[in-house]
Amino acid sequence: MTPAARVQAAIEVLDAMTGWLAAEQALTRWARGARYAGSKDRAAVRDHVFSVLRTRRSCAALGGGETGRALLLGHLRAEGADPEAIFTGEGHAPTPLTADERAAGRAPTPEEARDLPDWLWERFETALGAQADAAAQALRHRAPVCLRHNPRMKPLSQVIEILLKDGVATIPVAQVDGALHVTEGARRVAQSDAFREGHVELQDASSQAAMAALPVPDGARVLDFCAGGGGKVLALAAWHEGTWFAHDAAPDRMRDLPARAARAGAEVTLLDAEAVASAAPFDLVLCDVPCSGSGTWRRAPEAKWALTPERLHALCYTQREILEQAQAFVRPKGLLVYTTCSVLAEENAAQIEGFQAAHPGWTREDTRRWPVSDTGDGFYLATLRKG
Ligand SMILES: C[S@@+](CC[C@H](N)C(=O)[O-])C[C@H]1O[C@@H](n2cnc3c(N)ncnc32)[C@H](O)[C@@H]1O
Repeated sequence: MTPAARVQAAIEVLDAMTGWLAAEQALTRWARGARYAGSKDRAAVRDHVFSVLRTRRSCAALGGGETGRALLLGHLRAEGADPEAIFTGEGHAPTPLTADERAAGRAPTPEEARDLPDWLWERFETALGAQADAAAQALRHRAPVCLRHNPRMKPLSQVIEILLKDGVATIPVAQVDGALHVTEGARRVAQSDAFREGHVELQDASSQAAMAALPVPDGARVLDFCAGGGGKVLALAAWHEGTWFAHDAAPDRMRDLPARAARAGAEVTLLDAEAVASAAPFDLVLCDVPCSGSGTWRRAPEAKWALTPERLHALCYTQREILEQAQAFVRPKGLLVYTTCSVLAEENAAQIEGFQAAHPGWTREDTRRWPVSDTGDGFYLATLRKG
C-alpha cells in the first residue's frame, strides 16, 4: 500500500467507528477485507487511527470536522505534512480536497489542545494540580513498551542480548529494577525466544514499580483479588517466595493466566468466589480494581472520549464494593493493597479515605503515585494494614 492508501484506510476505519464500533474491532474488520495489506501496512493504518484517537479534539479543530477525512486532515496538518500530497485521488489515495476542506480548520484553542473532554480536565486539575497539563500532554503521545525481567531465569544482561538477537532492543528503566524499555522491535516481542521462554513479560514500568514497593513477607499467602491476566501476581511471584492465589469476578479474564504462570515457572492457584472464602484469610490481598484507566489512555485512547461522569460514578461504586469484599479476606495484621491505573482523585485518595472512615481499625502504611511519563503509565497504590 502507498502512504496515501494507508491514510485512506485509516479514514475508513475511523468512519466505521462513528457508530461506536471499537477501534480494535474496526481495524480487524478492515484488515479482513484488505487481504492485500501486509503487516507493515496494517501497523501503519493502526498508527494513524490511534494517533488520531489520542488527539481527536485537536485534530477535529485543525481538520474542521469529526469525519474520518477531517480528522486525518487535521492529523496531517498537526504533523506538518502536506495534505495535498496525500489527498491526490490517485490509486487508492483519498480523493482531492474540496475548496471547503481546504478552507476549513483552525488552530486548536488551549482547551482543545489538551485533548481531553472539559469535564475531565477539571478532574485532572483537582487531582494533579500543576502536573495536570504534563499528564494531558503525555496522554497525547504513543505509550512506551516495557518488559519485566524474570529474575528466576537468566541474568538481565544475558536476557538483553537474547532479545537483541530477535531484533528487540531494550534499555533498563532508571529506578525500576528489572524493567526494560523497548526502544526497537516492540512488535517482535511476542515472537521472541526471551518472551516465549519466560525470561520477560510485557508489563508497564509503573505497575512493576508499584508491585516492587509491596512489603511481601517470606512465605506469605497472597490473593490477587482482581487478577485479570495475572500481571500483578506474576510479578510478585517472580520476586518473592510465597503461595499465590488469583481470583476475578469474570473468571474468563484469567484464561491466559495458567499459560503465563507456566512460562514464568510460577505456581498460581485460581479461586472462584466460594474457594476464596474457604481459602481465607490471606497475609496480603491485592485489589487492582477496574478503573477509568485515565493513566493509560494513550494505550486505549477511545476510553477518554467514551468516559462519562455517570460511568465514572459507577466505577467508583464498584471499587468501593471490591474493597468491602476484599477486606474480609485479610488476616488480622495483614495487608490490603489498593491499586488503579487512574490519576483521578475520586478513584484513588477519595476511595482510601472513604474506606478508612468506614473501617477505623485499618492503618494506611503507604501511598504512592506514578505520573504518566516517558517510561510508565499513571498509577496509584495504597497499602492498608488491618488492626
Ligand atoms: C484492572 S483489571 C485487572 C488487571 C490485572 N490485575 C492485571 O494486572 O492484568 C480489573 C479486574 O477486576 C475484575 N473485577 C471487576 N469487578 C470485580 C469484583 N467485584 N471482584 C473481583 N474482580 C472484579 C475485572 O473483571 C478485571 O479483570
